[in-house]
Amino acid sequence: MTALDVSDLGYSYGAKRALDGVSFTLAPGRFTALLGPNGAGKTTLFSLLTRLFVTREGRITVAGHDIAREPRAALSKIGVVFQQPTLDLDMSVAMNMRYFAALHGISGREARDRSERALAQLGMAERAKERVRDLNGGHRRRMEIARALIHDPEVLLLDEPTVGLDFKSRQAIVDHVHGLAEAGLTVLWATHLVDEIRDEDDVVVLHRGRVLAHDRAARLHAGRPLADVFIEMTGGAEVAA
Ligand SMILES: Nc1ncnc2c1ncn2[C@@H]1O[C@H](COP(=O)(O)OP(=O)(O)OP(=O)(O)O)[C@@H](O)[C@H]1O
Repeated sequence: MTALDVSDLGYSYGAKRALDGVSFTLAPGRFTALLGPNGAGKTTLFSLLTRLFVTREGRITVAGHDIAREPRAALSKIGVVFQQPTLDLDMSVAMNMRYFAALHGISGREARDRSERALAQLGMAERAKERVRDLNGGHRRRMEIARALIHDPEVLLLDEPTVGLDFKSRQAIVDHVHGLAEAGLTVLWATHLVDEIRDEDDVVVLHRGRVLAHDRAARLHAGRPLADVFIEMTGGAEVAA
């Protein structure tokens, strides 16, 4: 079974066509970068994948569940980290985790165990008692990723999760999330930064609402700088190295 299947998806904001005939399939346990310059349609796609938006054009299936026909079952298999942080700064890390667990109907000992496990996966176990306000930007993001894992999803969606972070914090997050994929999680990582992509990753190139390519990164760049290949593909649209 595929982890995520997107088939012929379309979406418009009034006359503005944001997504057009978008199709791709993610196999379980793969790290896939959704690479596109600003305005490519990444956030619109994430809004459809998380059912913030609905569309009549096309189909989304998560772990075999059609998101339009079985939204609860499909969404229970998805963990999501949005571009804008959504943490309560005055609660501790552990309280944030438990609050989020409660939203998924998980409480008591199970919530505590899951919280500890998820924080450990992101190298955040020793920060459980700290107030989120006292964490640096990188640790806040890692906490949000841990929080997205609390209900044990099969697919993790991250929309430009390293925006605004320094290089070291970005690298730590990129490493942790690759580790999650190696442990079996299916990851879709939206970015416009090619240095976050490894040769063994899959890449979906999105530009002006259309998929231009879907392949292993090493095959796409064929030994050339990845940034050059994307600039060529997107006709000079800006892609950061
Ligand atoms: N609410 C809206 N109304 C009209 N057009 C919109 C709206 N939101 C997005 N768009 C347009 O739809 C297209 C896709 O936008 P989207 O935000 O999905 O791209 P993106 O790849 O996430 O870009 P970014 O990296 O800048 O967030 C863009 O041309 C954008 O201007």
